[in-house]
Amino acid sequence: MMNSTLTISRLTKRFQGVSALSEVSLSLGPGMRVALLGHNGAGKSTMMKIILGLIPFDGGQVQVCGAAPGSARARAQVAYLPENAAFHPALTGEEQIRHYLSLRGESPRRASELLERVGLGRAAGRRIGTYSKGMRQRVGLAQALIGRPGLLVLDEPTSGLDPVSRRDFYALLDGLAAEGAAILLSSHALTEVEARTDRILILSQGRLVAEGTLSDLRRRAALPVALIVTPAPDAAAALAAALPQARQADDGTLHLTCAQTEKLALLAHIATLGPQVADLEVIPPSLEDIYSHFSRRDGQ
Ligand SMILES: Nc1ncnc2c1ncn2[C@@H]1O[C@H](COP(=O)(O)OP(=O)(O)OP(=O)(O)O)[C@@H](O)[C@H]1O
Repeated sequence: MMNSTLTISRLTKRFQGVSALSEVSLSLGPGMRVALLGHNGAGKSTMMKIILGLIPFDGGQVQVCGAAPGSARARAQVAYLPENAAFHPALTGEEQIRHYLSLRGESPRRASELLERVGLGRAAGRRIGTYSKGMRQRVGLAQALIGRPGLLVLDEPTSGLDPVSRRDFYALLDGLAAEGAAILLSSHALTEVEARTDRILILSQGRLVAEGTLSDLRRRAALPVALIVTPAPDAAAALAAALPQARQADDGTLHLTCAQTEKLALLAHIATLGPQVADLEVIPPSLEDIYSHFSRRDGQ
């Protein structure tokens, strides 16, 4: 495919007869942020290892920046951040990044600029042993940025980070994507990828069972929409009678569900109840609901 940073076509991988990936196809263009979701054992790490050229595959094709995975050309373009990036605790952030720059044949002087970029400018002179987990992940990201990679492969990059560190981390990724880097990240934190990625891929038992934007997946899953209606003071009984299908919660609100296709008709009906309604909330299916819909295991 033209202008594709990563192209995977009908990729198959078996481990001693166990099928880890079956006929997986996908493509990632420059600047795309893609989340790879799946249960434990779904095949996410296997796919990342194949993209990085660390393990061979049995069938299909993989092109990384136009080259074979693991080739010198592909390696020069791909950066990888493992889930728990480990560094020498006695080195400072600056020393560690200078070291990696020298290994890659680049000027160690770029270390400060890279650390500044990931928000570690002020901590650059401190030993990594004193860094928080979020700061260590940033050192990992600074390392991944060496050589301006076209593709970033991030294995659960935000696991163990607090909400503010997560937000900062995604803001950094947004900046990199805006500069043209394609980003493939795996995550179990569904609600955060919901807002921070362009496309979602769901792997289940080695098969790509869903792919698209969240609204694509939402439409395809066709899960029910929930509505919460708050009665006006003294109107609870009348409202409950007008909405017999609703369940009354302990706080007095009325909870309803309906198919996507019936939503507008139900809203129109509630609108006719006028002053009996104090408030109305429409809650679309969450990414968790959509994820479980697509990744149901056999027999569940
Ligand atoms: N080296 C190996 N030898 C044998 N089987 C393997 C090997 N590596 C992975 N597998 C199997 O391949 C399947 C996919 O594993 P993989 O590690 O890719 O899943 P994952 O989606 O990354 O899971 P997790 O979320 O737990 O990291 C699993 O059934 C796993 O047991």
